[in-house]
Amino acid sequence: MDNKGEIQNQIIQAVETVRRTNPLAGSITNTVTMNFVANAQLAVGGSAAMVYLPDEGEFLAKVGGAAYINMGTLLPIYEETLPHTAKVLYETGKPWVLDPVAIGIGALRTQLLQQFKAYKPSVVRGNASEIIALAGLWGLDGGTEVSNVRGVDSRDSVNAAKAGAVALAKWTGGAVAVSGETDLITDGDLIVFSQGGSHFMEKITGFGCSLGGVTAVYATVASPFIAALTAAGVYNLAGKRAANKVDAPGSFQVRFLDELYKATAEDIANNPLEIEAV
Ligand SMILES: Nc1ncnc2c1ncn2[C@@H]1O[C@H](COP(=O)(O)OP(=O)(O)OP(=O)(O)O)[C@@H](O)[C@H]1O
Ligand SMILES: Cc1ncsc1CCO
Ligand SMILES: [Mg+2]
Repeated sequence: MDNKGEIQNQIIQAVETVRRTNPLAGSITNTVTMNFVANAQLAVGGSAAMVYLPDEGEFLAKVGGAAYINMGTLLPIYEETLPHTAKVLYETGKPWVLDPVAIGIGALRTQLLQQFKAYKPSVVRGNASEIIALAGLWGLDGGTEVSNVRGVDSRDSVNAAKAGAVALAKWTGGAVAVSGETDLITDGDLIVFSQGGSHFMEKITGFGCSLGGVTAVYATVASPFIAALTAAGVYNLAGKRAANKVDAPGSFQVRFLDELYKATAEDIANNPLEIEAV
C-alpha cells in the first residue's frame, strides 16, 4: 500500500465504522491514566472496559474486537493475567496493542515483555526509548541491550527508533508506532511520519497510554497499520486544535477530548503525513 489516497480512504473508513458500530476494545492498563484511556476511547466512538484478573482478561479478549495491554503499573496478579490474555488474543487471531511502558524497570516487567515476543502484538506503541529497548530485549535489529528509558519518559528521538520499529514490525507482521513531536508509524515496508499535536502533550501524563487505547479501538475495524495511522492522525489533529484554544495543560486535556470527539473523518485523513519506503 504505497498510495497516499488509498491510505486516506482507509482512515476515513476506520473513523466512520468506529463511530457507527461503537466497538469494544478492552484494556489491562496502568492505574495512573486508566480514566483518560477510557474517555479517549469513548470520544472517538469506541467502547471501553478495564480489568485486572486472568479470567476477565480472557473474557475481554474473546468478546472485544481487539485489546490493549499497557505495562505501566504492574501488580503481582499480572504475572498470570498478562501472558494468559496475550496467549488467548494470539491464538484467537484478535488484534492487540502493546505499550511496553517503562521497559527495563524490574524483573517481572522484563519477564512479561520477553513472553510477549511469541504472542506477536498487532501494534507495538511506545515512545522512542521504549521501542528501541523492546527491539533489544527481543534480540532484533535496531535495539539496544540496555534500556535508555527514564521511568516512563523517552530519552531518544523518534528517528533513532526507526530501525528498531521496522524490525519489530517485521517480527510481528503488524505495525509499530513511535510517538514524539512527530510520530513514526511502520508496517515494516512503509514508514509514515504523522505531524501535529502540541508540546502540552508532554505536560499531561497519559497521552501515549490513551493513544494506545484508541489504536486498539481502530484495530477492531482496520488493519494494524491503518489503525495506528488513524490514531496518530486524530491525536495530532486534536492536539493541534486544542493547543490553539487554551494556554495551559489542565484545560488542554479537557479541550483535547472535545476535539477528539469533534474531528471529522476527512479532517483526520487530511492531517499531514509523509510516506517513505523502508
Ligand atoms: N512535543 C510534542 N509535540 C507534538 N506532539 C507531541 C509532542 N510530544 C508528544 N506528542 C504527542 O503526544 C502523544 C503521546 O506521545 P508521547 O511520546 O508523549 O507518549 P508517552 O511518552 O508514551 O506518554 P505517556 O507515557 O505519558 O502516556 C502522541 O500523540 C504524540 O504525537
Ligand atoms: C506516570 C506513570 N507511571 C507509571 S505508568 C504512568 C503513565 C504514563 O506512562
Ligand atoms: Mg508512555
